[in-house]
Amino acid sequence: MAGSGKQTPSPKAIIHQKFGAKASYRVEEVHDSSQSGCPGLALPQKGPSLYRCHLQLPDFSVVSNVFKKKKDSEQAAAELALEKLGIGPQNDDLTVDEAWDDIVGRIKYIFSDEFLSADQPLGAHLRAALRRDGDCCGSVPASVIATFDAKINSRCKIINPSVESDPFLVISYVMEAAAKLSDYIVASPHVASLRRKIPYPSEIVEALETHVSDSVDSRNIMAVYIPCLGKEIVEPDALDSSSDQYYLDIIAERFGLKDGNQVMISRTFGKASCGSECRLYSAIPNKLKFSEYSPVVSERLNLESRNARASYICGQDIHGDAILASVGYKWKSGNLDYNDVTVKSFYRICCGMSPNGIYKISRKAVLAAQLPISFTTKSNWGTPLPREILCTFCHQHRLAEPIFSLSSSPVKSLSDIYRSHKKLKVSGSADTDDDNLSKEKEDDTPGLGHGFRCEVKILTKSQDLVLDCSPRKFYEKENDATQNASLKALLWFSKFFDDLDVDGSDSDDEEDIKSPSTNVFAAPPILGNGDSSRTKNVPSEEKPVQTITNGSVVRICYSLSLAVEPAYSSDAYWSDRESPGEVTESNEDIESEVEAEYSIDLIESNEEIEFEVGIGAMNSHIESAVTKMTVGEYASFNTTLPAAAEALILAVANDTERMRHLLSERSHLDYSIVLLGVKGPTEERMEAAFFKPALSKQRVEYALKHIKESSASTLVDFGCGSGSLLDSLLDYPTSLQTTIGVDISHKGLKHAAKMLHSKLNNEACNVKSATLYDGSILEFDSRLYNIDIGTCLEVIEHMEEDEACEFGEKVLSLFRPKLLIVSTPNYEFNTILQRSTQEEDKSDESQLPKFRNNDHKFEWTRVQFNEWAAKLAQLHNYSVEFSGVGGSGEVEPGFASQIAVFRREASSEDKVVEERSMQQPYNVIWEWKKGDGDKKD
Ligand SMILES: C[S@@+](CC[C@H](N)C(=O)[O-])C[C@H]1O[C@@H](n2cnc3c(N)ncnc32)[C@H](O)[C@@H]1O
Ligand SMILES: [Mg+2]
Repeated sequence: MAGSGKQTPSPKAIIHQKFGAKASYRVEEVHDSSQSGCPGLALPQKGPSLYRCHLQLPDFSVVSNVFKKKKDSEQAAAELALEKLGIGPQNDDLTVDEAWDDIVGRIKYIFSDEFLSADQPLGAHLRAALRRDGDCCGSVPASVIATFDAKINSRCKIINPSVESDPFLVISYVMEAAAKLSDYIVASPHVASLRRKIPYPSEIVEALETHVSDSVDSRNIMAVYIPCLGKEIVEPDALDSSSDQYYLDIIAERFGLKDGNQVMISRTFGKASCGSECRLYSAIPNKLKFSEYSPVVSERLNLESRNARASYICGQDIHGDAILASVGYKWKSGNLDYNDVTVKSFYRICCGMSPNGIYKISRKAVLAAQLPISFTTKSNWGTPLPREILCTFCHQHRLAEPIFSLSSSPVKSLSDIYRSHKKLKVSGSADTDDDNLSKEKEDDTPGLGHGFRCEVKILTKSQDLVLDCSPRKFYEKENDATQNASLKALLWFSKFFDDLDVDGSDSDDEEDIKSPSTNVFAAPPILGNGDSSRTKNVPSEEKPVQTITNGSVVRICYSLSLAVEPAYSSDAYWSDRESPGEVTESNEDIESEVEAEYSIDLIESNEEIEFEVGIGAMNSHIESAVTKMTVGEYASFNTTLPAAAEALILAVANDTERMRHLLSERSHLDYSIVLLGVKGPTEERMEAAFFKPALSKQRVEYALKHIKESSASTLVDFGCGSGSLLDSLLDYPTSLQTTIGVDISHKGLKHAAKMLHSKLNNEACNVKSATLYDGSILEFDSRLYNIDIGTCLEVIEHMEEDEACEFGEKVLSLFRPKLLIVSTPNYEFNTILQRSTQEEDKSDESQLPKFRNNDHKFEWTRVQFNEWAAKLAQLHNYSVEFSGVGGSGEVEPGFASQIAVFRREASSEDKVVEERSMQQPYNVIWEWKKGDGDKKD
C-alpha cells in the first residue's frame, strides 16, 4: 500500500487486540483432491500444498480461501472476521474528531525535514516538488497527498465513507486540515496545492539533489487518452519524459493546464488485466472550490462532466478528459518508473470489469469464449472456476471478498458420524490430511441422504449488502455447491454488466437472489463488452444436424480473422460462399479503393481449447459449427460483426489504428475451426440425469443384498477403481471380515486408500483386514483364491473384448470365488440415456456417441452378455442368473446395467493346484488390520 509512515496494524493484529487468546487459528493443508496424502500408501504421493485457515472466535468462525502461504491464509481469515464484525482493518475505531486530528498531524509530519528523505513515493514527490520551476517550486499538489498517503485516506474514510468513490472529497479534507496548519503550511485553495512555509534547511536539500531525477530515458511514456465525450475515440498518447520535469507537470501540459497542481490522480487499478498498475489523470474542474465542496457540488459535476469510460474502469468519479498511464515513483529508489499503456490495455481493462470479460480473458479467448450459463462438472469447466472469477470480480469492483456459507442437509449421515469420530481421535498437524479425506469421502458418497447448499453474500467494503444468492438446490459435493452459487451470482452481475438487463432474471431464480441495491455500480458505458450473440440466440438458418451432444467436451483449434472484402467483387473468393453483404461499386477515391483490397488480419487464435457443449461456453457461431463436425474436420465460415465485437477486437489487437480502419470498412469475422477431439458426456452425468438414486449406488446396493444373503466373510472387488464399493460397504453392518481391492490404476488405488483410511478405524465395523493390490485381474494371484464373494462392477467393458473373455475364464477357473457378480452396461439402453442428456434436441440418433464412456472398448447387448456368461458358467461348473439395476428387466430395453451372478456348484473341488499356489504377482500397496492401523508393504 502506498505510503504511510507507520504501517496500519494487520487484520491479525487487530483480532489479537480484540480477542487475545480467545481467537484460535487452525491452518489446514489442502492438497489437490486427487493428490492428497494417505499414511501407509506405498505409491508416490505428490501435489502442491495450499493452506486454508479456520479462525474460531467466541461467537462465530470463518474459513479463508486457499493460499500458497499459511501466513496469508491466517491474514485472510482475520480479514473475513473483521468484515463480519464490521471493522475495517484500517479504521481502528477512531472517532471523527480523532480522525481529523490524525490528518492534521500527518500533514504536518509529511512536511517535516525528516519526511523529505522518506523512502516512499510520497517522499519522492516532495523532493521532485523542490525541483519545480518558478511559482511551483516546493509546492505539492493536494491530489498527491490525497492519493499517496494511506493513513490520510483511511482517516478520510472515517469522516465520510463516500471518499471511496469521490477523490475530490479527500482533497477537500486535505485542504481543510492543512488550513489548520497555517503556521507551517501554505495551502492555496485555488490551485489545490500545499507548500511548506519555512524552506527546508539547505544542507538537507543539497544532500538530496544528487540522486533524484525524473527523466527516465529519452523515450516517451506511452499512455492512453480517454476523452470525456463517449463519441470520441480512445487514442494512444505519449508523455515526453526526456526532460527532468516533474511528471505531473508533463501530464498537465497534455490537458493544457498551467501545472501539475491542477491534475487529479486516481487510485491504482488494472493490474490483473493489463499487467501493470495504472492510474487515471484528469484535470481538476476549473471552477471547483474545495472549500465549498459538498455532495451537491459532486452531483452537479457528475451531470456536467463525468467521464463514463474512465470512471468505469477505476470505480471513482473521473471528470473531463482523462489520461491512462502507468507511471510513478518507485519505493526505495524514488526513481520514476513506468510501463507503456496501450489502447489495447484500455480495452482489456474494460473487458476485465465484467464477469463475462474476466472469463474471456482468463480463457485466453476474448472473442470466442463466453461465461457459461451452467456449471456441470469441474472437469468440464476448465479454469478458472466460478468461485475464482467471482473473487476477481469483487476485487475489481472494490467489493469485500465474497462470503460463502455452506450448509449440509439436516439428515446426519453415517459419514458425518465417522467424521466427528475421526476428529476426536486425531490431533496435531501431521494429520491435517484427515479433514480432506473425510471431505472427499463425503463428496464421493452420493445419495446417502447427504447434500450441500451454498449461500454467497457480496458486500461492499463498508458492509452494505449488494447481493445475497442462495440457490435452494443441494449438491452431493461441497465444491459443486460453492461453484454453482458463485456462478449464479456471476450470471446475475453479468446481466447488469454484460447485457444491461438486470430485470430479466429467470423467474425461478428470483427467490434465490436478493439484492437490496445495485447503485453501488454505475451503469457501464457502452463499450460492447458483452457478447450479445448469446442473449439474442442467433437462430440458425436450417435446423442443423447436431452430431455432438450436449454435455460432450470438445477440443478445437481455431482462428478468428477480421476480413475486409474487396471493393470490386470480381474476385472468385465469394463465389462459393454466401457473401456477408451486398457488394456495391465503390464511389470513393482511388486511395480508398486501394485500401479496400481484400485483407484478412488474424485477431485471435488458439491451438487447443476445450469446452463443454450446451452450456454456452463458446460464442454460439463456433458452438453450432463444431457440434455439426466430425473429429479431424476443418470448417470455415464468416459472420457479420456484432456491434459488441468492436471493443473485444480492440482488446486483442495490437494495432489499434489498423483495426479501427478495418472495422470502419465492410469487415466481417472469418472463423476457421478444426475439431481435434470429442469426449462424450460422462457416463456419470448421463446416468445421474436418469436415475435416482444414482446407478452406481444401485449397483452397490445390489452387491450388498448378496453379501447379506450369503453371510460372506471375504470379498474381492476386481477392478475396484477408487474404491466406491469397498467404501460404501463400510457404511452398513455386514458379515464381511476381509475386503480386498485390485486395480491397475494408481490414481484409483490412491483414492481408495485415502477413503478406506479415513473410515476403517471405526469400532462399529466388523472388517478385520482390508488390502489394496496393484495388479491386473487378467493375472492370477493365489492370495485371492477361493473367496466368498467376488465383484467386478463396470470393469470388463474397459478391456478389449478378448480380454474380457480371458478374465471370465481366469476368474472362474483359477480364482474360483463362491459367488461372482459381474456388471456391465446394457448397450440397448444407451438410446434412452442419451436422449435424457439431449433434452429437446431431436438430432439423428444414429450420430450419437456409440458408447457411454470414451474408455469403453465395447458394450454388449443382453444377448451378447448372456452368451458370454452362460458359456463360462457351463465350462467351469458354475450356475448363472441374470439381473440388473436401473430400469426393469421386464420392459424393453431391459436394465441399464446388466448383471450376471455366478454361483459355484457345491460339487466342484476347491483346492488350488499346487504349482499355482506360488503365484503372487500383485503388489500390496496399502494394507490395514484391525488394531494395527495402516501398514506399508
Ligand atoms: C469404470 S471403473 C469401475 C470401478 C469400480 N468397480 C466401480 O464400480 O466404481 C473400471 C476400472 O477397471 C479397472 N481396470 C481395467 N482393466 C483392468 C485390469 N486388467 N486389471 C485391473 N483393473 C482393471 C480400471 O483401472 C478402472 O479402475
Ligand atoms: Mg464403464
